[in-house]
Amino acid sequence: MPKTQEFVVQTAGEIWTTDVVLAPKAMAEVDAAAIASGIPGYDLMERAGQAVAATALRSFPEANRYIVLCGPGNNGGDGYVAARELAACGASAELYHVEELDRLSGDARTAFERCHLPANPLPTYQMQPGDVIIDAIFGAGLSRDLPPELAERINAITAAGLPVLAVDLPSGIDGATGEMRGAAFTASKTVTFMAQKPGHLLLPGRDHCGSVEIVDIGIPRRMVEAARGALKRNHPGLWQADLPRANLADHKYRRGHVSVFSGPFNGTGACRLSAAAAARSGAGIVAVAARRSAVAALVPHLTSIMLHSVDNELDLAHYLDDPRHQTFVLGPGFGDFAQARSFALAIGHAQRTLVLDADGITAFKGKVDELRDAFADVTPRLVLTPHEGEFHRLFPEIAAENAKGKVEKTRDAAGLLGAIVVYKGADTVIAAPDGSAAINDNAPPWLATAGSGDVLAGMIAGLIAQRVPPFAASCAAVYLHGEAAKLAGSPMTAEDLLEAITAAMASITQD
Ligand SMILES: NC(=O)C1=CN([C@@H]2O[C@H](COP(=O)(O)OP(=O)(O)OC[C@H]3O[C@@H](n4cnc5c(N)ncnc54)[C@H](O)[C@@H]3O)[C@@H](O)[C@H]2O)[C@@H](O)CC1
Ligand SMILES: [K+]
Repeated sequence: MPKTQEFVVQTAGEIWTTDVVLAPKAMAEVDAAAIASGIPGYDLMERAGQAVAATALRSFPEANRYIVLCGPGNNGGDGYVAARELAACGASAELYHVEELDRLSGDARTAFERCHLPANPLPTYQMQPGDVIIDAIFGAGLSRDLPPELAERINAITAAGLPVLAVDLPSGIDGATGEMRGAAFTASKTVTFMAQKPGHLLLPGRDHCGSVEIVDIGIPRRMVEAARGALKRNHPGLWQADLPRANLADHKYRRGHVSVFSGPFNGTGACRLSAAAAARSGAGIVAVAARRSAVAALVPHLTSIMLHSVDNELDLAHYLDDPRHQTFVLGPGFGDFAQARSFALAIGHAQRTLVLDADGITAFKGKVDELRDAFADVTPRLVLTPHEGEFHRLFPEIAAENAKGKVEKTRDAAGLLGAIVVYKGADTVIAAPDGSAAINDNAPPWLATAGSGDVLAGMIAGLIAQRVPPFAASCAAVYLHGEAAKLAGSPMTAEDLLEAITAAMASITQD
């Protein structure tokens, strides 16, 4: 089950914004730029290793022995510094290396030479209760699957239940994608440097990190900021200023109009969840557009939400004649794929905005080009909210690119379609055609419940109707959806989630 992470920035007591996410390649470029500016690389390693030792002493004071496992690169170098510091503090620290020591070079060799503790080959390590593992085997430089004997060793330590403090990343987790390369430690805590990496936020990596501490090791922050790029951790600072403010002069049409298409007579629940979510997100008017056969099923269940009969393409054309009808949700429980396609394309050709979910996504299997052409525009007017199965169905080639992680895949899909893509999951990624992307990490496990996707689609539309730009609206809705689930608690139904939207929004907009 995904654990909730806590992020702590340690920097001489100063709190730094924590939304910078750098892929390992970008981080290596920042390291190189810092070194080129005159900061010795070894000084960075010293501060990294010292921070690891300090966290080990603070977080695992009960340890009988700190067992420091060192790899052949700079991650191992951090481990040698940490072991030396722990020993200098009077703690019991033992060193084990995974590769021949003569492979060590550069700063890592210097760190090894300055650490006068004996280093033994990893296979000689005998586990004992009271051991705390400091994992400095691989960090950002992991480039392939772990060798089988190392994978076995990691699995044995995991099975023994010894606590693990990971340096930079748990060894075996790919920092760029969050994927596991053969095996990986499951850490109670991870100490990383200057910025989070995608692997701390994306699954399964996130579940292997425990709580993450981000340590300032003396690289000028302006260099980190300059490398920040278009990938962020999703948090209110990204979109809070875009959220609508309550305005006494507002009337209902100024707060926007959302139309949600209903499914057939026996499938109206999903559209009602979306419609209610749009209303709770602040849309001024919300309507359900239903086929004639479903109207009777909807009448007893709608109060403040309006009901229109839209049976076919001609009805929809009339409906689109009203310029107030600007924002649409299509897909939840919709059923009829052919009609889903023709309705979605008509909305696109009429220059309206659409949140396409569930059946609406599946309906375009093999027909992505039609969707892209209908919504082609300078600013995106289409938001797609696929879960993993729907993503594979619509973008089979992108999904099959195993070397790419969820962020790249979502970005590729957004670029291909010219749309905002919200690739759902416990690690939802939101991406825009211009490359902007955010990784969301606040969803509690119980959010994976029936109807929760319908609620999200409605929330996105509700915010877009209030003129929140689609990328910001999608990031905000995904985050608020997670916050609402946390407020609703577990067990939770989609109705409970709806109820909690108001409080979730209030917690963000009150200041
Ligand atoms: N100046 C810097 O660049 C700094 C780097 N730091 C540390 O350095 C780390 C990155 O160092 P490196 O780039 O040397 O990378 P790593 O130390 O993560 O690993 C690279 C080494 O592991 C080998 N390797 C990769 N995957 C393997 C696999 N599956 N099986 C066996 N061997 C494998 C590579 O051939 C290479 O020798 C960071 O994670 C961080 O801990 C910190 O010391 C701060 C400063
Ligand atoms: K590590």
